[in-house]
Amino acid sequence: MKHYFDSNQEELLLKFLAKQEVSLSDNQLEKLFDYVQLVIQGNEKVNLISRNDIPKFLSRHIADSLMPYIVLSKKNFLKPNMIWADMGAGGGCPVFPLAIACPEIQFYASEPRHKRVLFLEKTKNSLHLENLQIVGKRFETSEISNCDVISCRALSRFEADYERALPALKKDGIFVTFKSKEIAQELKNIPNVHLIDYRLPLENLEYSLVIKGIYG
Ligand SMILES: C[S@@+](CC[C@H](N)C(=O)[O-])C[C@H]1O[C@@H](n2cnc3c(N)ncnc32)[C@H](O)[C@@H]1O
Repeated sequence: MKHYFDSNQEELLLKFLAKQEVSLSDNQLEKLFDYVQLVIQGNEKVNLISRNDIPKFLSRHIADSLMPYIVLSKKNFLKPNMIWADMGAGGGCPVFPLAIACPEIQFYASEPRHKRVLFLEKTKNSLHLENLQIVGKRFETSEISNCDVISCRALSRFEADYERALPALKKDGIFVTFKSKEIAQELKNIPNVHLIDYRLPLENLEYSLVIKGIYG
C-alpha cells in the first residue's frame, strides 16, 4: 500500500479509525492520501485551507470529515443509491472523504466560488470519484433535491443552514452538521436534534456532530 508522506499523521488517522471501530480498504486510504496531496498542491494557487492546517490535515480535517460516515454506518442508516448533498464544499471537506468512504452513495457538492469549483472538478477527476457531482452554484439555486442526507461544515449558523437544506430533503431525510461541543449545547433542546460528541487526534477542543432527523 502507498503511504502518506507523514507517517505520524497516517498512524493518527488509522488509530482514530480503529478506535471508532471502522476500517477502510487500502484503496480508500490511498485515495484519502491522494486527496490531501491535491489539496496541498491546489492551495498554492487557490485559497482552500489555512496554511497552518497543512501539517495536521489528515488527523484533523480528514478524521473530522469521516465522522458522519462513522456515526451513520454504525446505525445502519446508509444504504446504496442514497443521495447525499454537501452545502459549501470549499476545498472538499467533508464531501471528498465521505465520497471515498461510501462509494455506493451518490454525492453532490455545492460550491459557488469559481476557482474552488475548478479545483473540485479537477480533483474529482484525478481521483476517479464517479459517485460525486460538483455543482458550481449556491445550494439554494442548485436544483439539488430529494436528498436522504444533507451536510455542511463551517458554513453558517445551524438554523440558517437547516432552513437552506430543508426544501431539498426527503421527508425522512436527515440534516448533519459539525459544531464545537460548546456551541452544540445550545441546540440540544431543538426537536429531533441529536448530538454525538467526539474528539480528534491532537486537538484539545471537543466536537459534536449535530444530526436533525431520525437516523436509526
Ligand atoms: C468556510 S468554507 C467551508 C468549506 C468546507 N466545508 C470546510 O469545512 O472546509 C464555506 C464555503 O461555503 C461556500 N458557500 C457560501 N454560501 C453558500 C451557499 N449558499 N451555498 C453553497 N455554498 C456556499 C463558500 O463559498 C465557501 O467555500
